[in-house]
Amino acid sequence: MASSSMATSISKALFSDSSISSSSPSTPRLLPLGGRQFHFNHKFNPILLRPSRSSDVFTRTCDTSPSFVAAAMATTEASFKVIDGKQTAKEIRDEIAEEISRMKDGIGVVPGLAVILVGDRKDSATYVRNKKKACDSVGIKSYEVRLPETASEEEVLKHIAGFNDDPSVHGILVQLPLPSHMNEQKVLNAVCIEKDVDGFHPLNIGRLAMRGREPLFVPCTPKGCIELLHRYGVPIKGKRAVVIGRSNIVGMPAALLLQREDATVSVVHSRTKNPEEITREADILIAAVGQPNMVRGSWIKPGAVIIDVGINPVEDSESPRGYRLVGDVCYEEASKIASAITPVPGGVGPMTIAMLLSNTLTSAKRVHNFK
Ligand SMILES: NC(=O)C1=CN([C@@H]2O[C@H](COP(=O)(O)OP(=O)(O)OC[C@H]3O[C@@H](n4cnc5c(N)ncnc54)[C@H](OP(=O)(O)O)[C@@H]3O)[C@@H](O)[C@H]2O)C=CC1
Ligand SMILES: Nc1nc(=O)c2c([nH]1)NC[C@@H]1CN(c3ccc(C(=O)N[C@@H](CCC(=O)O)C(=O)O)cc3)C=[N+]21
Repeated sequence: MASSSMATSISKALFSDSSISSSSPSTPRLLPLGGRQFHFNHKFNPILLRPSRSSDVFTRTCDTSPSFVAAAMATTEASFKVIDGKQTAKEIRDEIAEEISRMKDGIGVVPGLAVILVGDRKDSATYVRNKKKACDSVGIKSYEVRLPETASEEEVLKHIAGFNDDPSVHGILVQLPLPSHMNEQKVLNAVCIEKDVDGFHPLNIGRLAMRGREPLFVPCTPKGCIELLHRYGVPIKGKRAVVIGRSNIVGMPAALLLQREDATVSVVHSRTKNPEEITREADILIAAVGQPNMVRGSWIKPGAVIIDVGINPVEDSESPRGYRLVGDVCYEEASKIASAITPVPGGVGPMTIAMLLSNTLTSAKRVHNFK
């Protein structure tokens, strides 16, 4: 943070109990607007993540085409900004660590997060490891349950019930996807809503969708996307926003959040006709599809702000592991047309984890009535 007084005011805004903003003018915002403006960071250091199966590795690339280059003249390299999720997430973790030590000193309580991992998907194991590391870095106590792929649904439900009853656990996360023999809905419904730090419980999602209602938690990835827009001073009110993807965990809640911020929102999905045309209307684009480099330069309105949620492994013989991660947006093309974009990796991913820590802290503060 630039100064400790700024840090204090931001933590107050970030950790206030109204954890989401709404269209009501009297409701506090999730985040301060216009705090820090755009970054100029072209020295991004990519991090590799091993995919779970080699069949998960895509081969699609996006080479710059001549027709696109003409359109690219609208935005010069110099005016393009990288929205640095890795750095922003670090700043948020510092703010969270400060709040946690204030709470520990004040009432002797340390927030606790329980993570349940079923099966041996390598990517899930990596995310869970990263979550644990992040918890350690801010002073959240983490509890972990690892079950084999063959575990029964009852076993998972039993662990959830145990964590629901454990007062030292303030947040419960069941890593998705679950093995196919489990009923995901039933498992997610079992997490008590006061500990639903993923924000996946239908009650929390339902409240997110309703005007004048407040969820206890907002799903971490969409919350991280909006947080980035706020922290980079991107105005949302009255803007045209397009979300590509409508999944329960990213696309749908992202569209709801943008709407609560008074954007005019369109949702593009696999049955949408003319996705390119609709996407080109976006002042703000959130892409959460799972298709490497699907959004090309020609899909982008000059000057648009792009949040790329996609994390897709693609073959890359030059990288030591034979693949690298790319987003749903062709970064190279977008960087010549958009005004700002999140990189992959180092964009939304680290923000997802930072928001999980934030939700866990909010939960502990709420249950102990700690202001
Ligand atoms: N950075 C982070 O923290 C996170 C990143 N991710 C990444 O985000 C991406 C999306 O994840 P998730 O939402 O879980 O994925 P899902 O597969 O659950 O959803 C994908 C969505 O994209 C839509 N879609 C698929 N193909 C097309 C297409 N060709 N054109 C238009 N829409 C399409 C689908 O439409 P339909 O509904 O019609 O099927 C669906 O709504 C993935 O790459 C994932 O790895 C996910 C979570 C967190
Ligand atoms: N219950 C549940 N909640 C989730 O939030 C959830 C989930 N299940 N299942 C899987 C998806 C995916 N997800 C990511 C989190 C962090 C990165 C992340 O940190 N990515 C790094 C790269 C990898 C790394 O640095 O390790 C980056 O983009 O820079 C990515 C993806 C959360 N998800």
